[in-house]
Amino acid sequence: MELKQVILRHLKMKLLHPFTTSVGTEVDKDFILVEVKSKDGLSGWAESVAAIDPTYKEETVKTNWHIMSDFLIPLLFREPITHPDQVSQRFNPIRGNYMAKAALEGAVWDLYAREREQPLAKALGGTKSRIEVGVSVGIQDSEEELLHRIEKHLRQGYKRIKVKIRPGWDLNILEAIRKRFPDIPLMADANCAYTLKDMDRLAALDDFNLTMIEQPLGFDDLVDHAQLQSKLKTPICLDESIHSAEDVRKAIQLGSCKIVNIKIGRVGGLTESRKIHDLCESHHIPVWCGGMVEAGVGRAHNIAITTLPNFVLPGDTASSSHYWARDIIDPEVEVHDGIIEVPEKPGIGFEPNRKRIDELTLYARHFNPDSPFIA
Ligand SMILES: O=C(O)CCC(=O)c1ccccc1C(=O)O
Ligand SMILES: [Mg+2]
Repeated sequence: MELKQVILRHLKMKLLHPFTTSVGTEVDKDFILVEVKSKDGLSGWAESVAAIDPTYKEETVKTNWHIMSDFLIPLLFREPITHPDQVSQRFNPIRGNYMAKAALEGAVWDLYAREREQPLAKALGGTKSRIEVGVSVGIQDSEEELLHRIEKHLRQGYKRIKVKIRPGWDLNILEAIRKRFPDIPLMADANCAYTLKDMDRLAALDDFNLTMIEQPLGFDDLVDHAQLQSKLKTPICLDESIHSAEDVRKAIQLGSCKIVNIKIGRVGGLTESRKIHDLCESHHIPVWCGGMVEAGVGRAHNIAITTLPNFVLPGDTASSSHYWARDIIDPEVEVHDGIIEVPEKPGIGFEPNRKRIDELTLYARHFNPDSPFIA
């Protein structure tokens, strides 16, 4: 693959419903859409999951723009790429900045698959033709509103419900949910809202037959999670704490979790996601694909990685219409009875809609191999 051009676009999209977690509320989605163009005239696409503010992890739209423009894109242009696995190796001298790296690497993966006229899922070694998905329900204004939303999503057929919790919106709402829906597959995501001082409250979660509790403790912690897991029957799933297969190796060694949430952006790309998948599989640790309220291109990447065999738990990849009045891809992502049919077209299998993308673009920058880079 010889890259001719990289285009970064900053898009802003209105969410149909604000999304509230223990760290804040998202009303609009700002993100960077990456397009890489080859000399043969094909384009590969990916989204960065970095948000406008650094409340989930450190990265933001602006830090991504800087790191991509000044460091990562020049590395991409340095020499031709024969396989997308080389991209993460080439980015290795740059520390951290996982979401920025993942977005560029993902676009190269899409381009690679399109050049080979192969679905991205196949290029990654995926084996499933359909995947199961659940839905993530944010913190609501009232318990009644929460139950109403859950009921609607169950009627739509989603395979599991994930609710966001924080101190004061946890045992009370889980009790209400279990009273109304005693047997549904249910899990809770705390986004780091607790510490070991909350041990009694966290131990009480064992009463609700949850499939897992996601990231109850610190965003960079493995040690306290291990202590908590030793006291809980409910499996702990790590999200924020995991950036690499190396992190997973340490988490397994310490006993910090029994399940891993793989987000392509948080771990630096598809190549690392696959490494984590394989490591977990060899340790009989189930994985699933977490969501970052992606638009369609990011959603398509999530679908592709979820076709690997050890993605055995339903992911967060709900339908486009769950988030957006109109998504940026054609067709939009559809979910029927909690199932997505994996597209068979080349690359991500959905076409970015250039008209829609232009409407949503706040600004764009084109990079060529002879652009004036500062680094
Ligand atoms: O994509 C979705 O539907 C929501 C997924 C979600 O819960 C989430 C969204 C943004 C930031 C963090 C998280 C999380 O999983 O912790
Ligand atoms: Mg999470």
